[in-house]
Amino acid sequence: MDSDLEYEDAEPQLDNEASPVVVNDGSAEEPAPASANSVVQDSPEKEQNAEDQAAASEAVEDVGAKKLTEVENGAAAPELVPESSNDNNGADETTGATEGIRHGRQTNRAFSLDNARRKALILEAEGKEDLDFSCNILVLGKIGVGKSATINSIFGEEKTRTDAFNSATTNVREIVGDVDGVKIRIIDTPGLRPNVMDQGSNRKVLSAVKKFTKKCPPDIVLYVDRLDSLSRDLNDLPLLKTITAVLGSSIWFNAIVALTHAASAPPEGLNGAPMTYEVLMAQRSHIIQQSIRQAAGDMRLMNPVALVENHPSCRRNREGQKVLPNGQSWRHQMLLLCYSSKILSEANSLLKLQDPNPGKLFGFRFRSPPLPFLLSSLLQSRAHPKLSAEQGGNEGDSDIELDDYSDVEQDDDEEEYDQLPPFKPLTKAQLVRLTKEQKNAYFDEYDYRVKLLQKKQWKDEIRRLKEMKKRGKTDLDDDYMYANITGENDQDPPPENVSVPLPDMVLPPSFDCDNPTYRYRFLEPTSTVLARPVLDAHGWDHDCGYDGVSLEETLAILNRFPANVAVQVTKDKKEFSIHLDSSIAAKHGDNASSLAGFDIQTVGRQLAYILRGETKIKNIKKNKTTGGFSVTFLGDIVATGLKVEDQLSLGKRLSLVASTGMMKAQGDTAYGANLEARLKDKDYPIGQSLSTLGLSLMKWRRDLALGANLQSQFPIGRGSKIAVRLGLNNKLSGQITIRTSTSEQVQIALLGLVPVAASIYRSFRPSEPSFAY
Ligand SMILES: Nc1nc2c(ncn2[C@@H]2O[C@H](COP(=O)(O)OP(=O)(O)OP(=O)(O)O)[C@@H](O)[C@H]2O)c(=O)[nH]1
Repeated sequence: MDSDLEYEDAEPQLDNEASPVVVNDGSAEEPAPASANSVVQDSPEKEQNAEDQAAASEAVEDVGAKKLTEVENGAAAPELVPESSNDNNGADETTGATEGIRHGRQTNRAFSLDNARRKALILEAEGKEDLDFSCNILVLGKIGVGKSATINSIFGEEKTRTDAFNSATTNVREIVGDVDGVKIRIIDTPGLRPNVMDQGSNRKVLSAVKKFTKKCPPDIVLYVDRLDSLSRDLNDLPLLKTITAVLGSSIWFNAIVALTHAASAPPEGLNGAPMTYEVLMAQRSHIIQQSIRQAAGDMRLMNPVALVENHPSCRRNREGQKVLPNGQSWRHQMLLLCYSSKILSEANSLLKLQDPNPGKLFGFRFRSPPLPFLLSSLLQSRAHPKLSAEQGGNEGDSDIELDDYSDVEQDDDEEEYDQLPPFKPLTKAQLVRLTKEQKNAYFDEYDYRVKLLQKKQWKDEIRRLKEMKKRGKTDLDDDYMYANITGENDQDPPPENVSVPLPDMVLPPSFDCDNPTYRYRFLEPTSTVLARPVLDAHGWDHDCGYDGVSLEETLAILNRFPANVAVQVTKDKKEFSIHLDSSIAAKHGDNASSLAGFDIQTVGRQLAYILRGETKIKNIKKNKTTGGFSVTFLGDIVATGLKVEDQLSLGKRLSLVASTGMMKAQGDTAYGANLEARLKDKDYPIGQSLSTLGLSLMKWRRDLALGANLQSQFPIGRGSKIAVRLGLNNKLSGQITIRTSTSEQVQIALLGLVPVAASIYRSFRPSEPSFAY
């Protein structure tokens, strides 16, 4: 291993996906699943951890070698006479080794226990100076699990009383002794109770433990439980949470789980047959480790597990040491684990790793702010909130965009619909009697007229809004009321806000009668707050899948400033996430508007608080320029970002949006740029065809992510539509999706049977090459 540890320069890899918008879940620990719209960032922490752990292992090899052998060989002094000499004492050696790692002096050497033992034998045979190594161990655990018995086993003599029926340890006490030349100080504690109701008394015990540990801080925490208790769920979580609440979550960073009764016959499993030893051990270890992770609130913790058997008639090896059913001497292994953990912890603090929790042992931390994720969210183009018609605004695109339709009045085909000859729709019975050509001609005429009517209605609406804008809403309303009263009303009444039922939820790809989507429909909301359940699309089969709720509200603050608040909260057994998006806008004359926003987002396991602001100015008729900034507070990290965006309309159909920006935190900077071109139907939104091409570029540290994304939807014939989506990135991975929907061609729906038929065929002929659908 090359131990040139430049922690600040850890180089996380950007893994790219084609995308105009670079998205990341922001977790520095858990990379987000890649999607067509995402650039996923590998965890810098993963690489860092591996490097740190390996580096620290080397420190242990050097420093711990001597003690490891003492433990392995009992107190017996080896007969070897050394050729080399080393006068360093333990502390100097620890410092030297760890300093060596820090300055990159370590050479490539594989860690091996044999090497360590050999080196330790030499050092011991020298025998000039003892290492003066000691270890303070705090023993915690439920009542009667074998804490005191384990302590007695460690010392090899009865140092503390055990009791099979009553609580044997009633107060916190210290037991000191010498184990194979190592000074061990153990803090024995009264047993804790797992019931929720007993947490008050646990708290008292733990407060006493806390007082004691202030005087004598433990190097290692031994959390004792029984291997043979058949608990499959997280029953002990209340107890573990109480321990965390009183002693702090750092108590778990140097904790080792000790499982007693390790030589007992495994109990019966759920199916009535006895479990195998390995299954039992894996199951118990997993449950306890998982509970500790939850209690500590750190899902990366992986506390080592040591097996213990205290029964006096436990099988022994030739050296007289108690052994487990697998033949291993558990006491040496457990002590080895304790000593190496302590040394590793010391090495860690000497290396001064960037660790917010000093002394943290089993999960080295390195937090790097997810700059690409923050930058991509800053670069997203945002529509400024508008006042709705009821709020005194002119509904829809009120501030600048209305002018985009300035040519509405000059359109030649404006009156086309009114000039059409009368048309009488045919009944079904009449339609049946038509020939195929007549039918086609009839439907062509019908579609043409529908399109012209929609166009006319849309233009009327635009004209009305422009009129309102010109004269002010109140004037218009007064005129309208006056006209009504005097009977001179020759205008259409302003269309009322038609309430539209909420669209149905996305249906799952295959039918499942348990899925609530098939059973419930949403009612139209009557209040201004729009509340909807959020479906988790990646849920389990037959799972309800609704783990979240989203709320949206549009407000007019002081009747002048339009504001939007949208919050989505998702919570399941394991995770909680919140996404709040709030903005308020203010107009400056006709050609500029500003927006201020406050967002809260779950990034990894932290909450990010984002303050942002931007101003949009319409500098020439078809061009809008936006300048914006954001300040993100993520734990103790503050990331600041800037962006510039330009929106340009080229004719009626083509629009371009280009944005560029940077995000900075802790001396680290990410740069990004997005370009989006949008080609609309001539009659958009009446005509539905729309194509979007997006390009994105993100540079962070030495990684460059480039993505391209093309989306296009267009109608074919009367009742069919095709949507194509294509994504590609600079690592040449991507995705193509083609979606066709039709209300006419049954034969297209039948194409869906092809994959089914193919998979049936494959199940009969497994040797045939397979195809991916
Ligand atoms: N067979 C077997 N029995 C054990 C083992 N460890 C402890 N025991 C027995 O379990 C009973 C309780 O052990 P203790 O050491 O008193 O348990 P404790 O956790 O210290 O109990 P409190 O101090 O009361 O909380 C005693 O009868 C021990 O002999 C083990 O590994 N195997």
